[in-house]
Amino acid sequence: MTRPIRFPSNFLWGTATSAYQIEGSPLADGAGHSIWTRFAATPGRIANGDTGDVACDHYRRWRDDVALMRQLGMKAYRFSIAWSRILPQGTGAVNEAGLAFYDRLIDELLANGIEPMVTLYHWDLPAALDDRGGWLNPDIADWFAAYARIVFDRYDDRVRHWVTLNEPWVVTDGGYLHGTLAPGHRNAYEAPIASHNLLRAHGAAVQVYREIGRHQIGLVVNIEPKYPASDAPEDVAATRRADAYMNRQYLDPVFLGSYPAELKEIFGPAWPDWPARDFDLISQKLDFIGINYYTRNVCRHDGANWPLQVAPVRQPQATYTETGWEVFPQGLTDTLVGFKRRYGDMPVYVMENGSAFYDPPQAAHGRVHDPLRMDCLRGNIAALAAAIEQGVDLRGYMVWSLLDNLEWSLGFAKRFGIVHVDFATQRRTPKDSALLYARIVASNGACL
Ligand SMILES: N#[N+]C[C@@H]1[C@@H](O)[C@H](O)[C@@H](O)[C@@H]2O[C@H]12
Repeated sequence: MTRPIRFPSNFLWGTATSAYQIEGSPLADGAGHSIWTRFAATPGRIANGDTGDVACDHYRRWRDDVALMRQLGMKAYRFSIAWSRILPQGTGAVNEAGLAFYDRLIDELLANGIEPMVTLYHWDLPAALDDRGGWLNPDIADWFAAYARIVFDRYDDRVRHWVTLNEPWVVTDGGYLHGTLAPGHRNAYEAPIASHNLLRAHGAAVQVYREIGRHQIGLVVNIEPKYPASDAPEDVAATRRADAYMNRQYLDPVFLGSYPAELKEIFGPAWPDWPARDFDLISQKLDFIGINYYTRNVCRHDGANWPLQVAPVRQPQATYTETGWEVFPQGLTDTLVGFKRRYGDMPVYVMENGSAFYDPPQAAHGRVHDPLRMDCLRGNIAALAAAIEQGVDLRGYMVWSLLDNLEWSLGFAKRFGIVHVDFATQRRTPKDSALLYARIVASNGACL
């Protein structure tokens, strides 16, 4: 790119986290169990027996962590509210101590000039609701809407960007199809039902927001662009199935009012006939879309690979992260431009983007050198600029993640943070990537 990179003057540069991954103290002050406190307590579910019982101890260190964001010059901070801190049983009695914790966090962020961006649901369903069927029970749309109403009432005077759900695809694929995430089900008949109810709940929460909200609300989806390994018809068809299952399964019903036809092909008899009224609920108008981008996938047909019949093709010359993801910044540009082409022009935030690499032990002078993460960051920022140049209405970018944290079933070993966390001492140390990001933010994207 020859011309200097140009970002809008009010571009929201920030970082992202989620409650169960960083807070710790999941049952403190009246909070209830979630499906993740249960999952973590089940032997073998999380690597190395790691749990979110302490995590980054953010529930107690929140003020210092906000000071760290201020020190880095962050403009925004995306975090999630733990439903079971607010409603320990998922419905019914409200836990004032839980509401008060997020009051303090939001007020501290605002006092430090940092815009809070709040996610209502980042995977930690109250366990009591899972006992009532969880995302398989159609009533969950009402349960989620009631929770949303409580949170909107409490914080909408200070929070101007709301997200209903984080990555419904991961909730479904990990939690109900492959069983790798809480609640750990492996059932092709359950997965479409959970996915559909997630989208119904999203729509119900947006309806509530339109009644009482004053600002903006959106959905966050993970998008992984799919590229055929060859122009052979079976590879092209496999790529189309993969894109429909992971990407269009969520964006099409929300923005186009129907599911991609490929899903019936993929799930066969496990794919229900959904009532038309559900799509009126699901396709509530949004103020923005949030996109999480990490990598792309090069696809080939593989008849043995249930249920998609797709296999990934590794790219021999590419760099891969510790989570096995190809570093491919062009995919971020393609994703953002592709969204605009298929769904139209609307405000877009990249709500997560980052990389896990093994970080060497801290150097003697307390620095953490992470050149590979820095290279990823530079490449992805340049990819954002390319998307803006192609007319994408990009409003902000959140690095995943502020802190090294609990990478769900992978435990603490996979470090995505731009700030190193010594989990034995809870000491935070900004990595070289954090110092680079601080320069990028201070120069509004000019300094790469
Ligand atoms: N894996 N990985 C890193 C990151 C995960 O830590 C977030 O919680 C998810 O929203 C999304 O999957 C992305």
